[in-house]
Amino acid sequence: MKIDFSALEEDVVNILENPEYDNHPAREVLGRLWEMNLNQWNRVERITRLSDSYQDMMMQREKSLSARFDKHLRQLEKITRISDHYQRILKQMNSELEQTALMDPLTELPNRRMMMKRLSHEFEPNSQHKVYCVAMVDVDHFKLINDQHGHQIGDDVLVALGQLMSNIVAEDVHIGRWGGEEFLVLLPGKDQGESQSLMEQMRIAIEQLALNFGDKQLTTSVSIGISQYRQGDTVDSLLTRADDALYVAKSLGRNQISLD
Ligand SMILES: Nc1nc2c(ncn2[C@@H]2O[C@H](COP(=O)(O)OP(=O)(O)OP(=O)(O)O)[C@@H](O)[C@H]2O)c(=O)[nH]1
Repeated sequence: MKIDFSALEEDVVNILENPEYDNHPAREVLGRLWEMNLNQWNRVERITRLSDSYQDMMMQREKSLSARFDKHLRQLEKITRISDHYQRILKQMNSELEQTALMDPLTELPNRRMMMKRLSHEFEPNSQHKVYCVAMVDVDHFKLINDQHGHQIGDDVLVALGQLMSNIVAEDVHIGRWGGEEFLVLLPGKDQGESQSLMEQMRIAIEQLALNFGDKQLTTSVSIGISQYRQGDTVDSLLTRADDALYVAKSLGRNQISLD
């Protein structure tokens, strides 16, 4: 059965306030029960208030914790984005730096370091080429070009020769600037005969090249020393023999090829 507490309370209050029951023996007991009931309700209310404010406090705490967590998450995302961005820039700068370190800035050909790397690679045990030649190309009387026409024109001649040589060779032949007025040509898979005919083609093209600088026109030539890989060769010994052959070509009158 459902108890109607409001009606019950109203009944009790009516009895307690009615002077008719003032001397009734049950009135005092009812009065004390009523007092106890009120105290109980006060306690329940206090506990409820406490519990409500505790819940509020916990919710506030949760809210502020979650706001702080979100803020930290956003900061972390921002830092990650910045770090990713810097890593990309750093990677790009590294690869540009690597490129620069391996390229000759004047002719934009591979530099000596890069050519040494490529040549050393051919000396590794897993290299596929059974035959291999290198050619050392040196511009004849280059000092005279500098002396007569100036250093800038000397530079332009080196650039033009580098371009001409690169245009003549196929992709598997590598041309690099060895230093000063010297170029190195790596001829993988080519024997001395094949290398000689390719380098002869190059020598003739250079000899026939008319270089125009304003009203000045000049021609030049190159001397070339070729060496072919021999059993037991090292990078150094192969290059030294190409250098020796170049020296012979120079001493025989320049603008020619010598083999070793
Ligand atoms: N313009 C210019 N000149 C350079 C560069 N590198 C080296 N040289 C010059 O190249 C010249 C080389 O002179 P030499 O070694 O006497 O050679 P050469 O005059 O070609 O004589 P042979 O090789 O014997 O025919 C020097 O005058 C160097 O200053 C460069 O990057 N630019």
